[in-house]
Amino acid sequence: MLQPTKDCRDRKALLRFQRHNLLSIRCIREDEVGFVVKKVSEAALTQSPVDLSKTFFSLTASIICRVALGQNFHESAFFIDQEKIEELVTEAVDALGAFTFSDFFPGVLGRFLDLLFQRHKRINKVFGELDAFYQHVIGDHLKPEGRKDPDIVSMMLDMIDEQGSEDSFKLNMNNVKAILMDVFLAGIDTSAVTMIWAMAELVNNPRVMKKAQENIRTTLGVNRERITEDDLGKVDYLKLIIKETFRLHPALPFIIPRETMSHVKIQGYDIPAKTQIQINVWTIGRDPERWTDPDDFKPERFTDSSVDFRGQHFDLLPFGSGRRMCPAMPMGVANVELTLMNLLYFFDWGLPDGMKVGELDMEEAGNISIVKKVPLQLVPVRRY
Ligand code: HEM
Repeated sequence: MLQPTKDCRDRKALLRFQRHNLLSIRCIREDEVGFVVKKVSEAALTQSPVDLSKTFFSLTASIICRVALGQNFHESAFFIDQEKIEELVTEAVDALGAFTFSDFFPGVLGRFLDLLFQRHKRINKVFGELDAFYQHVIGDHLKPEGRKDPDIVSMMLDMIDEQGSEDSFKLNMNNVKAILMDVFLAGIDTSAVTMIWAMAELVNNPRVMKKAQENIRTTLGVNRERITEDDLGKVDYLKLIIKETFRLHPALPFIIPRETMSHVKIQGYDIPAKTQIQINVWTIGRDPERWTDPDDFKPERFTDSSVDFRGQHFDLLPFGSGRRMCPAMPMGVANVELTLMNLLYFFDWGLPDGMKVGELDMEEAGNISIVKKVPLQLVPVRRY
């Protein structure tokens, strides 16, 4: 059975896909965000609350299923439905973040205790189901006519077909499954979680919400029918809002653990070789020694600031840093920016059930990624 791997060959294949298929990802994303606008417009007709937590998870799952598998759930049925895929991904992320003894007692003792208390039972079960899912998808792509769309699976199978016997780097079926595992586990909830927190902070901070909407509507002009990727990057205030959301709500509070290759001394502390290092970007983002009023949502703090999230400023690391930083940062940022721009241009947003500003429950939950514990329900009013 496939275990999660972190092989740099997987990473190279993903980067190759990113460079060559940005255009097709753009069409998919515009299409899927268009479906969300349509669905929210229907709710606006009856002034019904929309579960934005669910909406954003389904949106990012749809984008990933189309980009990775070529599967469009709006057009055709599949052997597994989209909700089941979302359920498997959520369970896998939870199981990966659950307590194991070997995290604290590396070596034989930890492994023995995990075996004794069956700590890996849950993870093995869900990874087994995901493995069967990937196997089925690969099988479909190997059939004649199975590779008509330029999706990630087709691209990797083409790479396998093209490789020669002399090539030093060879992709195999386990690499294909490992990349799918990476894309599904890292690509769905990270963008969704960021959008949920951004909308929650905006509705909790009406001044920022109003300024954002005015900025977007003035910049893009009135009565537009569609907001597309040509509009990305045009609204400076939205960029500040996204940065501020990354600071207060990094999707992954701890980036992927690192291991020291040799003895190092940091601020007077001796760290021996082969020590696992956990980097808590959530705490760094709220550190009062680095940020003024760290708990307040103030996008203006980034006006005229050179601090950004591309891994060079260690005060703000929502995508990590260095060789293992997120390889899909442009895709993640575009998902968030395009969706927020559409939702803030076309709709005004209110709290449901007579709830007042400041009463929204902002409690966090989760282990690997931090989600909003209570789903975000908001009432839309269509503006254009
Ligand atoms: C706003 C959206 C996103 C955020 C905040 C985010 C954040 C992160 C972070 C913090 C890491 C760990 C980096 C490190 O330890 O230095 C990571 C890794 C990764 N992300 Fe993203 N990500 C996002 C979107 C995506 C998307 C859309 C995909 C795929 C389509 C993706 C694929 C990956 C992969 C494959 C890795 C593992 C890289 C490795 O192990 O070398 N991410 N991401």
